[in-house]
Amino acid sequence: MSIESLRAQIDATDERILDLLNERAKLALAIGHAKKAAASPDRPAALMRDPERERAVLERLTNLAKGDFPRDSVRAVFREIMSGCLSLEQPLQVAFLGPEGTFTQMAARYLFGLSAQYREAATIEGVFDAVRTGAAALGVVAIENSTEGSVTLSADLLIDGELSVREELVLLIEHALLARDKVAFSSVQRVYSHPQALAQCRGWLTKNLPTAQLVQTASTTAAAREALSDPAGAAVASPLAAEIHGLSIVRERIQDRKENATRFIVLGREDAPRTGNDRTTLAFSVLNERGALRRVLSAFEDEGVNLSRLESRPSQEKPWDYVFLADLDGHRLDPNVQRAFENLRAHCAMVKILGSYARREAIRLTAVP
Ligand SMILES: O=C(O)C(=O)C[C@]1(C(=O)O)C=C[C@@H](O)C=C1
Repeated sequence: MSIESLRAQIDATDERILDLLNERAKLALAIGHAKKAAASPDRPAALMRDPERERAVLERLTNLAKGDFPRDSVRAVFREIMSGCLSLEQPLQVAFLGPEGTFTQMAARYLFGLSAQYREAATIEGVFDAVRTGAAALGVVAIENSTEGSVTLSADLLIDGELSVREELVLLIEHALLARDKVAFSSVQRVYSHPQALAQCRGWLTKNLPTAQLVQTASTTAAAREALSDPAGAAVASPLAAEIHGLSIVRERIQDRKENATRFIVLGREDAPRTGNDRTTLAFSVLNERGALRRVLSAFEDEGVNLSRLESRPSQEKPWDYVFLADLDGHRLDPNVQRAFENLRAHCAMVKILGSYARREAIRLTAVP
């Protein structure tokens, strides 16, 4: 068959897809109206978005994807379809820690698609403030990195604030070497990046660019900007930064530890319903007496609740007082978790549940979302 006639068939197929998209948009709009009608003053339809439904739709369709169309692309396409459908009714406002091109933006785009309205915040406090004041419905910040540990500012603002963790996303972070053109290594004299990104690629840089000067920048995005104006410069940043700044990817996956993951959380004004495979984040402070922490840990153990993370943060109220930040497997509405909390309260000066949300596996982004 000729290319012309194959293209004619593609055109006809595209038109059918478009018709189906319009049909789908009408259905999504009808759901939006039904949600508005069901809203009450104490439960405003602030979040028309239903992350659990989106997740179920994406999971169902990627499992169904057995044809020639790539599975990852099925997810990406339907992510955008839902993002577009949602924006018809009420564009979702999402705050994220900028600048553009950072891994946080990649996480946000993966979760919410291109039709969400993104508000770039200059600081982690800015993200929390945007959600607290209602300027954004949701906010995305990093909470921990598998190499560097906790993002302490996010942890402290979460402990002391009134926002909840609504979702999590663990991204396997991959760094790339970016430059203005696909330059030869020998012509790179300076490599720009954020100190953490440089540290995560130190071995690779020493081996492949032993004579290049390493120049620290405030963010990987700032590094990309430097590389753009320096013909003998390159940046360590995400592939997304290459797209945003019009840089070429000289080499992908240059981080020394292949399993370098960052965990992001989505902040909201309420947490998520139970799915059966959930995680709960909480803060507590123990009484200053012998065995207090052990009794707290027993409260979880007695109910068969697994703690997946426990770290202590200095209390904001009194020097040398500590608050523990913990993640546990289960939802705050699970009966054993509820019993563990009751027990916990008997042994703690303070217990604060910071949100229950669906657990997610770590993912590697194979394409810029
Ligand atoms: O099912 C819903 O609740 C919808 O609003 C429809 C829809 C979709 O496009 O499939 C859109 C937004 C929601 O976040 C989830 C799903």
